[in-house]
Amino acid sequence: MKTLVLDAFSGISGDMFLGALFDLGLSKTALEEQLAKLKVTGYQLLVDRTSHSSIYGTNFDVILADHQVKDNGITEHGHHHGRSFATIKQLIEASELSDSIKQRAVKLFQEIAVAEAHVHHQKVSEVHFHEVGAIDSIVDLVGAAIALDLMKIDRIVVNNLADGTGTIKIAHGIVPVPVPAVMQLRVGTKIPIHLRSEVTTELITPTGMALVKCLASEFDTTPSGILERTGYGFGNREIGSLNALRASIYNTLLSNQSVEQEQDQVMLIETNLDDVTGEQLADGIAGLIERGAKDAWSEPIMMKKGRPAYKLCLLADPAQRKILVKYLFAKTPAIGVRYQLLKREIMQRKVKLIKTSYGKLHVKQLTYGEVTKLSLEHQELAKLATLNQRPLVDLRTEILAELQQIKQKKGI
Ligand SMILES: O=C([S-])c1cc(C(=O)S)c[n+]([C@@H]2O[C@H](COP(=O)(O)O)[C@@H](O)[C@H]2O)c1
Ligand code: NI
Repeated sequence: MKTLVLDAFSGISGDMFLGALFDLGLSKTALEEQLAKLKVTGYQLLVDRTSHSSIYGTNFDVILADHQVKDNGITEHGHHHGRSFATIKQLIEASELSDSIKQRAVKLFQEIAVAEAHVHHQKVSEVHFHEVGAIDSIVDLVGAAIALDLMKIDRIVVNNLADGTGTIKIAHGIVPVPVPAVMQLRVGTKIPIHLRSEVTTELITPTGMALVKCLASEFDTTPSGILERTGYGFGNREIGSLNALRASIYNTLLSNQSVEQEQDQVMLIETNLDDVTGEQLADGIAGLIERGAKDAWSEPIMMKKGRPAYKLCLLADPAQRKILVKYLFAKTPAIGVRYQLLKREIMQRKVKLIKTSYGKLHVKQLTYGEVTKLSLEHQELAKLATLNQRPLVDLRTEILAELQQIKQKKGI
């Protein structure tokens, strides 16, 4: 499970987002190959690793060709006057990008279109993107959807989201900061934004706000797991302090990597719910696991007054108790929880990335005295089963057999 944490202390724009992902190792060639599926030409990606305030990070920009830009037979001369939301949606949907990338990219444009339609009193399908519709915005938004897919990001958390204050001049004239499209994108959300009074310019662009609104599942929290990498995507405006989006990747699969002791302590947290819906229960369990619970499940119970109900249970590192209890109170009807510290006997565990003839996957080697066994990650196995077009059960048996051979020949 990979969580991308965006530390947006100087806001966010499309360029800052991609710059930060390049700084984390996103491949320019892989992004270009995917973007080529849009059949839009006349631009180049500028990815420049450089320093600001002695901090190294990446400047990202989309450089447009001066005279002619062609996409799907449409030719523009000199200036890039934009397109309607309907045209951009068509362009994305007609491409050979994967369905999940298309859906994410269209959703991002749609959010901006809905906000712009409201601000300018237009129909959504007729929203004519000006700056937003230029090629660089298509590259920023579709590029963001592609990049998250390439980097296999499962979850995004946004921390310290900040905007400036004052006014700026845009194509519409002089507008207040946060700019009208950003304010409209915030409507109906509780996304926390801190306004920096000492910065009298725009820090969050409509593209940046759409990325936050559509992609972030949580705000102002630090995920459990190992911090694998951190990087910076620079902003263009001079703001008197570091103008960068910091992006970090936390890996919760790797956090389980090595367990050397055979006993430890684990916290069991439980709550009885007689008014929870099936959807809330399933989402709650998934959310607890995403936030670092070692396991989470529900048990059918009978409560007072003959009420059929559920007990929602989870096991977690005791240090995670506050975060997980807060989540239970926020996302389920729970108004009280019980917890107890339990002793556990556990198998010692080593996780290694192993190359098999079906592809690479993480293998857990488990030992307890003389007892040993291997365990595979179900999600990785499911992906390999799809890739190799093999039934999952058969693939598990075949991979385990191959791993035994590798173990006998050279050890794992
Ligand atoms: O082009 C339009 S309609 C536009 C609207 C607004 C409103 O807030 S309304 C703001 N802007 C400004 O354009 C630049 C580029 O924004 P991107 O999201 O395309 O990076 C930025 O300064 C916006 O505030 C444009
Ligand atoms: Ni506008």
